Amino acid sequence: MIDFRKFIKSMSFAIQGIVSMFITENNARIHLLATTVAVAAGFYFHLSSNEWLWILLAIALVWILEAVNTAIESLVDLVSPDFNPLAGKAKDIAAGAVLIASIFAIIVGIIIFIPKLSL
Ligand SMILES: Nc1ncnc2c1ncn2[C@@H]1O[C@H](COP(=O)(O)OP(=O)(O)OP(=O)(O)O)[C@@H](O)[C@H]1O
Repeated sequence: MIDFRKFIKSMSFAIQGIVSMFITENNARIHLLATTVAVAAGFYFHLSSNEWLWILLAIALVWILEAVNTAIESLVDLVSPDFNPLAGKAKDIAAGAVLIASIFAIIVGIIIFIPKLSL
């Protein structure tokens, strides 16, 4: 049987996780600023449906990987509070995933917005 109360409780924990990410992570706040600018520019330039899909894909990828990166950082700090090269490697690779998504988002933004600026 489906337990909707349990589902709503899980959603509320997930939202708490996202809120705590904004409070503790400077990078998440930078992503929020970039998202706000991209969405505002999207409305200003009246993007097509296809253009919106690319922008939303880029935003979602960055957010998803930032959330996973933040979770990995917390777990690493929990299991390895002392210096350990493996802990550093885990954090650096997780941060690398965010960087890859961010570069993808910047390229999408350039491809979509630069031609509109020069018109
Ligand atoms: N326990 C550890 N052992 C070895 N190296 C670590 C450890 N913790 C952090 N580091 C190294 O220091 C870097 C910065 O760690 P930190 O925990 O500040 O992560 P961050 O990515 O800068 O996170 P934040 O977004 O919280 O600033 C890591 O990317 C990693 O290279």
